[in-house]
Amino acid sequence: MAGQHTSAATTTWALLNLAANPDVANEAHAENESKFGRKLGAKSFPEPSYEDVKDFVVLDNIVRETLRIRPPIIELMRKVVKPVAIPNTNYVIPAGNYIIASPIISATDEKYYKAAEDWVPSRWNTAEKEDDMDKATTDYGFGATTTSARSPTLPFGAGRHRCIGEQFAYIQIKTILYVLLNRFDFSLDPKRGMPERNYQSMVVLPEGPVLCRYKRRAD
Ligand code: HEM
Repeated sequence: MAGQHTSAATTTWALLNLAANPDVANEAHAENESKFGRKLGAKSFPEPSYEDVKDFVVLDNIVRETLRIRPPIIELMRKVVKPVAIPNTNYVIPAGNYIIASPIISATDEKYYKAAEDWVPSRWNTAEKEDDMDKATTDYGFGATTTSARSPTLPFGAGRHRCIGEQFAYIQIKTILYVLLNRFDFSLDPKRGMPERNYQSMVVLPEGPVLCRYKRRAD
């Protein structure tokens, strides 16, 4: 399941948020137009190169922000191999137990992000990204990934077993969004609005069925 359901869930949440925020979709269009030097329409958009996709800043922010408030995986499990003392308490977790970390708590905490529950991709343009504490990177042969556990946002986990697919996921999801956004304008069904989260599946999906309207863009 690694790399399928997680990427599909992230793409779905990104599209739903774009449908609810057409101004952000317009920012992506403006970036494409300035990059390719012309207005892009349903049929007339170029196939982007790998470098082009890496350079799409607005799409990058959209994926990053979607992963902040709608990380597909909200529980990271670890087996305790040595007793772990909880800082500033008398508690010690004995070896042999399992612990679960849920970074969505810090990722949606006002202590770290203003309007923390709101989907605001442009927040990643500002100093908040520069202040990101998760700077240490390691390359296990799949592209450099951050491994530190100190960032408040950890949609790909942390440490030795953190996700190896981050770079691939960004390229894949940004490419899908690029194609869909150029072909269609999306909007939410006003009667239903943004769906709630369904916590009953391992990967957190929208509570369905979800109605999202799409209209072919002009050329
Ligand atoms: C948005 C997309 C994705 C998200 C949010 C995601 C998230 C995660 C998370 C939270 C973990 C567990 C990390 C931990 O326990 O610290 C994980 C593990 C893993 N992911 Fe992903 N993932 C994504 C896409 C991918 C892709 C595209 C691939 C492969 C092409 C992939 C391959 C893996 C593998 C192999 C592991 C297990 C690593 C290990 O245990 O050493 N993931 N992922």
